[in-house]
Amino acid sequence: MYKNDLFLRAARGESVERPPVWLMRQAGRILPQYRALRASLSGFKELVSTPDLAAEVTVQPVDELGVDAAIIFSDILVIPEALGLDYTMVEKVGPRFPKVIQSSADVEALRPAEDAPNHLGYVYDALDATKRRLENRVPLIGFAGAPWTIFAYMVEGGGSKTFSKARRMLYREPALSHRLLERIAIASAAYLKEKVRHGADLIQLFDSWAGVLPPAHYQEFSLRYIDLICKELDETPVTVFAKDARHAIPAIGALDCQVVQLDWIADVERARSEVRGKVLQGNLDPCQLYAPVDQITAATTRMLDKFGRKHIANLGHGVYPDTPLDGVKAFVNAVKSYRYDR
Ligand SMILES: Cc1c2[nH]c(c1CCC(=O)O)Cc1[nH]c(c(CCC(=O)O)c1C)Cc1[nH]c(c(CCC(=O)O)c1C)Cc1[nH]c(c(C)c1CCC(=O)O)C2
Repeated sequence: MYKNDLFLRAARGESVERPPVWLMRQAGRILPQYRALRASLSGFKELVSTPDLAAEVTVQPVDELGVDAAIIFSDILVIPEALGLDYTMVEKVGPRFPKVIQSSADVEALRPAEDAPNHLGYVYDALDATKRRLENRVPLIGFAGAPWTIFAYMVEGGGSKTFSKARRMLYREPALSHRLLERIAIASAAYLKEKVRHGADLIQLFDSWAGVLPPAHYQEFSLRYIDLICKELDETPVTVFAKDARHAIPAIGALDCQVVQLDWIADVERARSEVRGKVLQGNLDPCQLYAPVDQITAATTRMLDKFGRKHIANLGHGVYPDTPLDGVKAFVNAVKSYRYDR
């Protein structure tokens, strides 16, 4: 079905000749084509909500870098927006929610979970347009934030070092917290199923703020809802990324998911022993790509040796926007010239 299906074969745990490679945040400011298009627009949200432009940007890294998968250009924050909580993307600051969730009345005022996915037609249109432009060259990844990370933005109102307002709610209003998390999870599962119907081949769940929760809270307020989404997506492979939550790796390994993404702090050998039979994705330090090209090549090869088979090459978090393009290409090319049977 695809001219290059290495990524999907590897995600299914099949034997492949080399690991596939892509980068989280590959569609973005590292590419001059992206910066040029972005500069001609009113802002990030215009790009996200215009299907043809989102598709163009999604395909740019496939053309420019030769990665083995595309990831749909969008954002995790489209879910709170579809639930009725608008955000603005402030240049050099990040997302801001003018209204936040503080009470039971705020939760009840949101759109019903079942209705939210109907407000995301522009994402499905972007997937359709991307599939046309890709012409079956590589598979397409769909994604969403994990419910806890979305909850954190909806309660906190933006980024935060501690997410103390969001965590406070878990202690003060556990039942209300569960109601909101459940609403996010049900909306996200329906949204992701629709993405699959529009051609997403694999779904990645980003739990970017997993690391602020103590283990017991992670179990109760995050994993439970990731599990719900994985079960809803039964036939589709899922990748779970719980950033900065190394305690959670064994539990994620036990979920109904196929791939576990590791951050750059995670120890590969330890993760291997904790996650049996699953595919691991990651985990080069994004800052490694600021090094000279020969060092990037050597470090990438060392990483691939360490992971061995059942691995999808990636960074340990999204590529930083000011990473030199030559560094990104050195990483991709080092993976593409690697062979397991050397
Ligand atoms: C936490 C989170 C967000 N968004 C996302 C996460 C989870 C991954 C992670 O932990 O980084 C996920 C995301 N956001 C974006 C993608 C696109 C696909 C890809 O290439 O990976 C993906 C997968 C585009 C984007 N999302 C955003 C940009 C930059 C906007 C611009 O071009 O001006 C892009 C390309 C904006 C965004 N979106 C978000 C923040 C905090 C910011 C501001 C910080 C920043 O600028 O990077 C929320």
